[in-house]
Amino acid sequence: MVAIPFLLDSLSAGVGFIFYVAVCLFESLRDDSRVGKSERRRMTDRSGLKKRKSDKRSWANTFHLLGALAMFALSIAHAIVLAKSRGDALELNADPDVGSVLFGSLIWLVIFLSLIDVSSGAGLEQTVPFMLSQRKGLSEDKKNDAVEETQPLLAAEEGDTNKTKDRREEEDDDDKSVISSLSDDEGKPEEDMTDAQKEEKNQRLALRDRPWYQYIASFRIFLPFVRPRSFIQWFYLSVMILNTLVARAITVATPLMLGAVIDDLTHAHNSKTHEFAVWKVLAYVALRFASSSSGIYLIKQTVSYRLNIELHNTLLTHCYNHIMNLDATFHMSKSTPSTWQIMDRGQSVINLLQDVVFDHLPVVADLIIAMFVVSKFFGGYLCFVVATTMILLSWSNRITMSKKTKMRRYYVDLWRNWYTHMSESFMHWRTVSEFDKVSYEKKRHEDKTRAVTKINIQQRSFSIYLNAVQELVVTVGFGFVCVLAAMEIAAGRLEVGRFVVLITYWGQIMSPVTRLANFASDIAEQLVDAEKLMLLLEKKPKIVTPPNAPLFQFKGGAVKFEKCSFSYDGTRTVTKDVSFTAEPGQTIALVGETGGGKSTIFNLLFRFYDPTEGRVFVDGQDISKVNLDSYRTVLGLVPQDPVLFNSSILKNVRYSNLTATKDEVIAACQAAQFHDKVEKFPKKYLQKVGEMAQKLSGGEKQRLAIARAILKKPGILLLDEATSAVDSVTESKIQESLEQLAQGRTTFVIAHRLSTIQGADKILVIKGGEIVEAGSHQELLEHGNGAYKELWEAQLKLNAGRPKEKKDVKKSGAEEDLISLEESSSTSGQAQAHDEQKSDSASAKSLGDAKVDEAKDTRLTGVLTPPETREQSPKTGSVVDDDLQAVQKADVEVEEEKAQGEGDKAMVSGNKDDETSSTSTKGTHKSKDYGTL
Ligand SMILES: Nc1ncnc2c1ncn2[C@@H]1O[C@H](COP(=O)(O)OP(=O)(O)OP(=O)(O)O)[C@@H](O)[C@H]1O
Repeated sequence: MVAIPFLLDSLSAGVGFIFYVAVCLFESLRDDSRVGKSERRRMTDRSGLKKRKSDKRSWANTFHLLGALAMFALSIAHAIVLAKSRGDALELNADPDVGSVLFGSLIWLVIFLSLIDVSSGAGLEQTVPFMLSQRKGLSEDKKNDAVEETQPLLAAEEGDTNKTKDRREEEDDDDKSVISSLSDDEGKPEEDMTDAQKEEKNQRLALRDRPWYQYIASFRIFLPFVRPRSFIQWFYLSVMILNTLVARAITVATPLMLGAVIDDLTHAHNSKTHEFAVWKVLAYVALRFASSSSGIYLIKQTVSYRLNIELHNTLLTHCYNHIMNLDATFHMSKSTPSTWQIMDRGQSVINLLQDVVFDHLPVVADLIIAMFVVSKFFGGYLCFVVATTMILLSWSNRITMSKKTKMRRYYVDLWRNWYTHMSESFMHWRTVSEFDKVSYEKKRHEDKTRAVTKINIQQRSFSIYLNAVQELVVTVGFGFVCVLAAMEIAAGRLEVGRFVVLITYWGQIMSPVTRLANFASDIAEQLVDAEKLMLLLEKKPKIVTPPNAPLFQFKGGAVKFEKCSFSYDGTRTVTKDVSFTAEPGQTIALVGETGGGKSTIFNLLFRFYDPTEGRVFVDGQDISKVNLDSYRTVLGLVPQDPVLFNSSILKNVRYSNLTATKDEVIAACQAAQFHDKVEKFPKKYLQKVGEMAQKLSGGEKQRLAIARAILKKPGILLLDEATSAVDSVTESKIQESLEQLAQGRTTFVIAHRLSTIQGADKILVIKGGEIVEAGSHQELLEHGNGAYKELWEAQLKLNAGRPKEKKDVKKSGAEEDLISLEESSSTSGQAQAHDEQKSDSASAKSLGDAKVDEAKDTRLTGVLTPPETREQSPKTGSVVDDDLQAVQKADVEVEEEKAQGEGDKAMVSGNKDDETSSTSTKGTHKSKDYGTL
């Protein structure tokens, strides 16, 4: 009999340990990347809700699991046999030998539990082989990553026979592209991704692939935002810490005081005097009061709320500043609703850190204290039952964390999909309606809502069932504790009061443990929510002002591009070896095929991007080496499609110069031929422009943008099809203002209508990202290699052809003819031009259409004849100048005639000033004519 405990002792201690180490080593040597692989595979199952074949338990793992279970059983058996051999097995102050064997068995229990769910993340058991494999096989892992991650993350598992393959792929791609963590491209195959997207995806997956301790450590990026920064924040924090400490003391003291009261009352009841200590009862009541929500929790809640708001504000401000500092690559690739969501949801990290510090850690402290008290007052066996129950509950918490994290990720992705769809449908309601897709969008919304609801129900169900299991564990443990305590009291080894203390402690230990299960689920959710914000905050802007960079010194605006090449996505070179110079005050025009790279040159000049090769100098200073803000103040852009804030016209114009007075704003608007329009709005300059400036026509937006540029008085002016959306009459008026604005300023003009830039000092013809020709209008026509001439002739032919076609549909009236005139000279901004024309020519449409048509056709027929068929103008020596002047004259005369016919003075701006200005335009547009055809 003596040999049995010895045998069991040896087995459970020595042999067991050796067995465990051997299996660990064997596991790590046998498959050095087992954990890494299975983790990565699980990442591809983005929902985490389905088990894959690859996640099946290996035979070694099963062996390991059963081994740990056997060792646990062996240890328990050993303790029982040992206790029996030592006498009374139920004595609470257990034999130290029995105690050590009993508590030693808990190690095996922990190992066993950590092996039960192989897919619940790297636990103690998996961490050892994982770390070994990390050292050995980093390079191999990378290879595996590359292979495995090229697979789409949402592989279509169920075939839908009703859909064609293409259609299904399209729809899958749509969903995948929206369901993502940070970018819109998680679901794309890698070959379709840009370098930046690949990098971002890899970062995201790498984050999820980190072992839990590294994963948690990644959140340290948020630590600076939970650090108090002001006196008041320090004060709040101190109160919170003090409060937490006092709460712990109350938690320990309350059951002990209750026990003391009960013991006292029992004695009083049994004694003759029936005296008892009233202070003890009052002290117990005071402790209960202190721990209630009118006591210290009131202070805690009041202070924590304020601290929480302060920290939230700090983080929000930091996020805003960080996002605003990010470069164009980020802003061009992100959808705005998605960035909002990331910022909004990521704020939960503040709650997380506060919860952990002031709720979860104190709960753990409570547990440790309670364990200590239980073992002191009730002995080892009860402590063992409590410890076992806690281990089981902690294990269920770990499972909860793991499952909930996956569910939450999936939920967040689906929610994001739903949210993006909803906000886009609202924002693009007009497009949806124009294509009669309201019911289609409703159906999509319904599907997405259903998907979100489904995962929501799954999450809730999981929580409910898990709570039920936890309650069961707690109740079984409670049963053991009660029986053991009752036996001790019956044996006369314990006071009755101790039983009450035990029950109270049990509640006090277990309610935090069960609360920890909910915390685990909250933590999982908050971590997932904060993941994306963390990645966002880890992003570094690529376009930055170098440290100690000097301020930009403006010296006239000499611009030099030196062999600049650039690619947006790292794969397709958009600008190749571009070199040119612009002297101060010169006008440089960029013309060429659409998509050729003209706007990209503007982007490089603005330093939205840095060239991948080459450099840009302005006034002899490398723009990548000077202070960016000081440099951008000298640039003024009039974009093709200006973006306005949903604010008043006054504020929008003033945006370029915040210190400008209202008179200066009005003067700028007058110069941009916008003032008369504004005066017609009900609230004039205080009129709001609406979301995405929907209340303004394309032409009005452009005029507002011109007014902005005029108000800014930039050193270098960039005009990107600045007047493409305004009618000819207005354009001719704006031209004069632009001309004045361009005087003495280096001006860059992008134009599709070549006639608008014929007065430029230098014309750069861009093709496929390269400058294929450069020179003045005359030089290019007479001595160029043909690229410009080809463009010019093509436009003249187009101009000559269109009006004739339109003749056949003359019934559409003056409006159509005006539009056709615009279309003939512009391939872009057509829709906006249409809007503009529509509003400006509303009265023309109703009156005197036939007269106007006739007048216009007569003039155009003579004007738009190809150059080779006509004689050169003796005045200019250029066919093209004659064309231009004739076309412009035709336009202005048409408008004048139209105004006469209608008597509508508003349409042609009816006032004499305008007429004078348009007449003067005719004479002046030759030199710098980038606003007029
Ligand atoms: N943010 C971006 N990311 C990726 N590619 C871009 C981006 N902006 C433009 N491109 C691509 O770069 C090329 C050049 O575009 P760019 O806007 O410079 O042409 P463009 O000559 O100004 O055209 P257009 O005359 O039609 O305005 C195009 O093929 C376009 O698709």
